[in-house]
Formats: sequence, C-alpha cells, structure tokens
Amino acid sequence: MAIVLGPNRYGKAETRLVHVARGPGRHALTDLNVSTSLSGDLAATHLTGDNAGVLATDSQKNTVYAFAREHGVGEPEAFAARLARHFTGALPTITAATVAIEQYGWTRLGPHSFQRDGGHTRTCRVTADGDGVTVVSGVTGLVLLNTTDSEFHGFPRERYTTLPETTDRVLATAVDARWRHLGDDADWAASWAGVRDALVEAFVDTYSYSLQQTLMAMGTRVLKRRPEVAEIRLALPNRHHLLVDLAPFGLDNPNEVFVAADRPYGLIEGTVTRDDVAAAPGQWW
Ligand SMILES: O=c1[nH]c(=O)c2[nH]c(=O)[nH]c2[nH]1
Repeated sequence: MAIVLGPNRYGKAETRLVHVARGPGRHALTDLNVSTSLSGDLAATHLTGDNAGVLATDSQKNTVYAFAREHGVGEPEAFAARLARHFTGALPTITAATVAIEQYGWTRLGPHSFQRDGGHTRTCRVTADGDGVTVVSGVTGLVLLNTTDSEFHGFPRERYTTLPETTDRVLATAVDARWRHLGDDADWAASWAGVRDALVEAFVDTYSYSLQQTLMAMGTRVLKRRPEVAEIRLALPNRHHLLVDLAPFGLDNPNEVFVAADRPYGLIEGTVTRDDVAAAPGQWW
C-alpha cells in the first residue's frame, strides 16, 4: 500500500476589502470579503516542502488590494474574474484559480454617507482554468416568510410520526442560492437583481404544499426569466413557526401566536437545471 496526495488547493481566505471610489461630489462604497484558492501541480510543497511553485497566500492577498487600486472593483463577478485569470498561470504550477466573494450591502444616506444593510449577502465564485472561466453568482441569508398559503399533509404516518397535518401554516426560510451562468460576460448587476426578484416573487406567488415544491417553483422562475443562467442550486432551511398551545390558559389559538423555533430545522436542498445544458459539477462549492 502507498499513501498518496489527493486533491488539494490553497489560498487566502476572507481578505476584507473596502473600496471608496471618489467621484466628484459623490463617493461609491464597495465592501467585499474575498477568498482565493489556487490549484495545480503542488506536489513538491506537500511532499518535500519545496516551495518554488507556491504563490504565497500573502501575495494573493496583496494582489486583491493592488488590483482594487489599479483597476477599481466594480461588480464582484468582474473583479473575481480578473483576479482568477491573473492567478491562473501566474506560476507554471498554478493551473486553476477560484475567487469567491461576499459583498455586503450599504444603502446610500448621502453623497458620502452609508448605512450597512442588515439583510442578505450577495456572493459570487469565479473559476479560471485551461477550459475557460465559469461564473457562479449567489445570495445567502435572504429571509422570506408567508403567513398563509402553505399546507403540509399527506405524508405517511409511521411508528415515529407525530407531526400533525396542517392546511394553513407559516412558511419561512433564509434563501441560500447559487446559480451558474452560461457565459463569462454579462450585465452582472442587472442579472443578480433579476434573479433575486424572480426568487422573491416565486416565493410570494406559490401556494405551497411543501417547501420542496416552493424550491422547484423558485428555481423554475429564475431559469424561465433569466436566459443567461444555466442552473441554480437552492438550500432552503425550513424556519419552523410552531403554534403555541394556549389551551392551558383557556385560550384558543387560531393561527396567531407562534414560537419561532431555532433548531432543529428542516433543510430542503435541490438543483433546478435546463435539460439541454451540460452539468458542471466541479464548479460548485
Ligand atoms: O415543507 C416541508 N417539507 C418537508 O419535507 C417537511 N417535513 C416536515 O416535518 N415538515 C416539512 N415541511
């Protein structure tokens, strides 16, 4: 038996970059968390500690800041693609680079004043390798809730089933979605906003018999409306809102008083895809 090195990658995680574009009379703010990850022929450093083929993670971090100064930042997908292309082939050993970005939102309060958004985070992940550039955009922490139009029943009752059937429940989730683009060039801001709107509208419009059905409706809405998107992956935690039993106090509870349960939660995950587009299993994380 021999012990061998398996798949590996390395990079600088969570480089925090705040960029101020100082336009005349009006500033623009971009707040990013950038993670780089490189791979290729890195056997030497693992096997003997020979670092001749290693682009130091400290240099990767410096590149993020230098590129922000030299080229500006712009849309996260474009910034990530510029970095990923640069790292790929930066040394002969580096044959693939992935740059993942979280963008924190700030709402403008004035020409140079901003308020940090409390809500969701925009994400992207761009991979460059010998085959080209793949762009995956996403959103996390997009919390949505319907106070009705959600039922859950018809599931089998076996030995361990206690959940009552319901024809009217609260349905809440924090959307974690990632979608792969067909190309590597797009109006990234408009595309991202369009996907977010499609996700939200499908959640609002769907009369739901399961969160799984809602997931499919949300993914379908995105693919029907956004031709630039090849496939979308959704992870939807079911943020259970449990009806409180008020009978001990002589009170009824006609779907008005709930406890928002923290843990455990159902986790509904799925991919919605076009049947004429090739899968790209290596491009996800
Ligand atoms: O929408 C739901 N899907 C499930 O699979 C499930 N399971 C469960 O206990 N509650 C729910 N709700």
